[in-house]
Amino acid sequence: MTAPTATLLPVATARQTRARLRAALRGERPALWAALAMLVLDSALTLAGPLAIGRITQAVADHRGAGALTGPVLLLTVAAVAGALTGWAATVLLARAVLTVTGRLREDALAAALALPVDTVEAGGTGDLVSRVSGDAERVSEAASGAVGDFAAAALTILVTLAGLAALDWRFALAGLIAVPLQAHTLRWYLRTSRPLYAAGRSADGRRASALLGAFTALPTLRALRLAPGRQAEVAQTSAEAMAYEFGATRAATRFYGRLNIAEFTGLSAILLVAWALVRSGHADIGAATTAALFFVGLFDPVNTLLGTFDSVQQATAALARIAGLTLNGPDKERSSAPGAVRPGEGIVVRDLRHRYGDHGPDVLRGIGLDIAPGQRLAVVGTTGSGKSTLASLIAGTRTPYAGGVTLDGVPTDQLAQRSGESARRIVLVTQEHHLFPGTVADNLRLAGRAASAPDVEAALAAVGAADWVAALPEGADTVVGRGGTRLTARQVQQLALARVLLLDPEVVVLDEATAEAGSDTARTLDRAALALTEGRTAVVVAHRLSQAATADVVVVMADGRVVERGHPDELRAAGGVYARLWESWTRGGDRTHHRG
Ligand SMILES: Nc1ncnc2c1ncn2[C@@H]1O[C@H](COP(=O)(O)OP(=O)(O)OP(=O)(O)O)[C@@H](O)[C@H]1O
Repeated sequence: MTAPTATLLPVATARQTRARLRAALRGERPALWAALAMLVLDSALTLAGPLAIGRITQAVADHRGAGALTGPVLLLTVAAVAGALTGWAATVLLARAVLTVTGRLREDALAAALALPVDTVEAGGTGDLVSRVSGDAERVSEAASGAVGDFAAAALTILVTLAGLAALDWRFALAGLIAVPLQAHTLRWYLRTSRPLYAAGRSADGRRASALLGAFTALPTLRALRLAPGRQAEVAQTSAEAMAYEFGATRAATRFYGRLNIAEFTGLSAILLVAWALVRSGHADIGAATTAALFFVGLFDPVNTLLGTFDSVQQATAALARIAGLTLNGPDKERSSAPGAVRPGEGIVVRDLRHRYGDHGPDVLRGIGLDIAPGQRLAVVGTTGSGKSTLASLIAGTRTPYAGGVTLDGVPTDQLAQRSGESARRIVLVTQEHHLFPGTVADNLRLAGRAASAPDVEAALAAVGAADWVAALPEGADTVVGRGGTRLTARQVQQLALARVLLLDPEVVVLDEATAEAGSDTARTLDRAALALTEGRTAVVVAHRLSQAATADVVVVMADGRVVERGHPDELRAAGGVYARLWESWTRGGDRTHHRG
């Protein structure tokens, strides 16, 4: 078995996992207590069977008539009916509470996954993330709906049965307890062996999912370059690792149950010996001895269930720790700027901002300082690879800086992005990577705000210059678009994305979109749409086309991860520096994308 390499998405500690579970349990405690009460009753009723059979045995031993059977048979009947009722009530109460709690855990995991910073996901691997919100969440749900109830029922049955044994004769209870040290030893051995196997197994699953997802995502390239066999080998290796852990865990479980059988044998032998001695010495009758032996045999299943559910509980705990880990934000949290005092009206402050991709990559931003006042429009220009997009994503807070920080009114923007609700939407990043979600044009816009009225949707479409073509669609804004519907052009998808942001109405918009060819109709339409979006709010625009910079309040020119010029676009043009040269070559025409390299 290959030693597992640490996954980069964090895993919660036991204490953090418990806190998460407690939070998910809110409001469900009364139902859980009621279920527990039903389980106690149910366990007590299971003792009726051995008691009745003991009485019947005694009646036969005493050569009593058939009338002696009435009592035991009545007891069996009443216990069977009552047991069915209490069992049903316990199952329903437990299921309701457990389904609610696991539902919450799943939702929280998904919300946390969607709020993860881009660089955390890139570092940890999308596959690991998918395996946490699907496989791990499934494991927790399964264990919670099966193991929790089984565990509680088994524990209570064991306690009630031991009390029953003691009520017959304390020596029966003592004989039964002989099995306990063996069982405890077996359990300790099992936990020690299987716990690391399960944790490593879940990580191996995550790596396998990562390898698979990586191969699927890169399929066209792998085919084109004939690299598929290499990736196949990687998938096969991660698969073999995951299987090796599964085998290890199964081997441990088989040995575990084998050792439990030895404990059962020892306990039952002790009970029979004690029964023989007590009956012989006249301290117990045949009926009581039969009941005691049946009580003990009745313990086999609950003991196996109790100890066996540790298995599922352990797997679920490992899975839960991985799910809870999603809310921790990992190593990036340490890097994130410390939250300072909230300073309303301060705007965006960028201080000594540095960034590198991966822990060992070169610095792509080398100490940037900027102040962007509320309502100001800042354009960022520079050659390809100078760090414009990196700066944009750090300002928007979708990435976490390697050093330094970006704050909006005193709050680090990478922390804003991880919050839910309105505060997360104070700042929005628009790139050219847009998804058209399955649904109508209006649905796609309402993703931003469910409550947006039809006139709001129309106004947003008009503002980005999309009103005409949307009106020309078969059913206007109610036309289904994207896969399975009307296909849209890249420009149209981009316009919908901009309209969506208009409905979101963020305080700050960071624009980094570069699909359009400069000078084209599309570029002009999108420039106008972007301008509409920046109207009345703070804006940072990565000017892939210099026309986007001309209307800015301030332009910063970047080169090699640094700001080399800053000022009003007209001043910079007059100053004859880098910006002026870029502007000159751009306006010479024919070479309007020159500044992008
Ligand atoms: N995800 C990434 N992983 C590793 N390196 C990256 C990543 N994204 C960008 N880089 C590198 O960081 C540097 C800055 O890239 P960035 O995209 O910020 O520049 P840019 O000025 O926006 O370029 P362009 O105009 O081509 O978009 C480049 O050297 C680039 O190769």
